[in-house]
Amino acid sequence: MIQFENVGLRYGMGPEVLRDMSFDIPKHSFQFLTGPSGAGKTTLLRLMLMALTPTRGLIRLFDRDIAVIPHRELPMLRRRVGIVFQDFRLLDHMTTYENVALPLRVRGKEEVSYRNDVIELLKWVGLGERLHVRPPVLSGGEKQRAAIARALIDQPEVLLADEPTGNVDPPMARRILSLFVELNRLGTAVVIATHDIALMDRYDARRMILTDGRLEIHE
Ligand SMILES: Nc1ncnc2c1ncn2[C@@H]1O[C@H](COP(=O)(O)OP(=O)(O)OP(=O)(O)O)[C@@H](O)[C@H]1O
Repeated sequence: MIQFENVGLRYGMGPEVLRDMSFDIPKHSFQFLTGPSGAGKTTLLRLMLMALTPTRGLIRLFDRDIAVIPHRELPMLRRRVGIVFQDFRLLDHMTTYENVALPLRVRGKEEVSYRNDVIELLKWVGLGERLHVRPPVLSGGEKQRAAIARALIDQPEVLLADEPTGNVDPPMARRILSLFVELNRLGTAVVIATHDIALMDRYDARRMILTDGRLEIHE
């Protein structure tokens, strides 16, 4: 689903932040991406999302070499990837409901076709009472759950989540994780970047560990 072959990345003229990355994110798989702060987790997720171009090596997304994908096809491919950003990136002038519905609206879907799905999903992440408020009045954990709902609403084939439990207490972190596990059971491949060792220890999942720009994988 996502393949890296000898990928390296440097920002500008700086040192190589990631070196010799070779790995595969298989269909339906579930993995944690971990490593110390500054190890390159966000950078690696941005490469997977095609938000960054590698300095060297080959990246394939859905069996396509990303270096030669025509520009006009990028939005369609990106739509198959759900992403939860570390800083949420919700739109402050829209309600929670509108933020989550946005990917579907952008695709030209009629509201009657998705209204119930959006409400159901928001209830599922515990935001059933917060549908009509705007992000500035949501707590950090609520924003995080709204961002997760937005990433899930279009049923992505792969979900990339950057510290999705960074702003919530341990019970909510476990709830969010069980949401990802359920999503994975339904077929979505999941990659979760996290520092939270206690949370990872609760799951017998693959671990991708970044240290000093190199990757080690524990199956
Ligand atoms: N836009 C940028 N320009 C230059 N250097 C950058 C840029 N973004 C990240 N870096 C550097 O790349 C390295 C990896 O950063 P990255 O944010 O990917 O790490 P991380 O593992 O996600 O960290 P954290 O756990 O703190 O979020 C760091 O040394 C960082 O300073």
